[in-house]
Amino acid sequence: MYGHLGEVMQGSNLWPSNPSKFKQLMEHYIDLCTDVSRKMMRGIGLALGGSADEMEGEIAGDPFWVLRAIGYPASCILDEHDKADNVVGCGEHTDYGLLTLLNQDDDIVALQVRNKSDEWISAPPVPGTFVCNIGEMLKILSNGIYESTLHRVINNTPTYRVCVAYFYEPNFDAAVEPLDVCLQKTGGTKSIEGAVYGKHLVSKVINNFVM
Ligand SMILES: O=C(O)CCC(=O)C(=O)O
Ligand SMILES: [Fe+2]
Repeated sequence: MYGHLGEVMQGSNLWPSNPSKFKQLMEHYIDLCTDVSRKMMRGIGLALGGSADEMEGEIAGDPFWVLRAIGYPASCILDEHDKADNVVGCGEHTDYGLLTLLNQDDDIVALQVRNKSDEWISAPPVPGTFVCNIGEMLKILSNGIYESTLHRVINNTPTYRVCVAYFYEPNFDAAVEPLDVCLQKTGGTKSIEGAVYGKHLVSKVINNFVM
């Protein structure tokens, strides 16, 4: 569905044979991330005044997930002037799904988020924790009660940075609309257009990635 790219994204994963335990390790990590994300969504359902399984079933009973292990090359800054021009990283964007769990290198500050005053502020890694981003699908479900935070990555350090990003998404074919409980809390009017998750994902990937 949603064209060739939609089929590819729903197809089976290709795993490298080297390192030999990579697939096993990553699948275990993915299972743990899926489990913690589902639990967080249950808490969010309750926090929004709904039931714990508000986001199960048709919405995320069979959640799609994406895992990206991203490497950011070290910067080769020569002086302070070069610093401002360094564009290596990840351009500003909001994430597409429900929740993202970012597992960043402990000792490199590179992730920035846009605050309510429209300033970029750093999100320094806190060892032993994830940074959790709210995705666009959760913004729709909550009718804007939850904001999908704009963020970007600039690695201005002399060190190669790794971030393992786990994206917890709705069912691939979920038609995502504001939840009744959130409509009631926000005056009864839909403030955001709904989206079919898989279609939304395909159009984002086509527009945002060089292929
Ligand atoms: O590398 C990071 O800290 C964030 C990556 C990111 O925002 C993304 O992959 O959507
Ligand atoms: Fe992101």
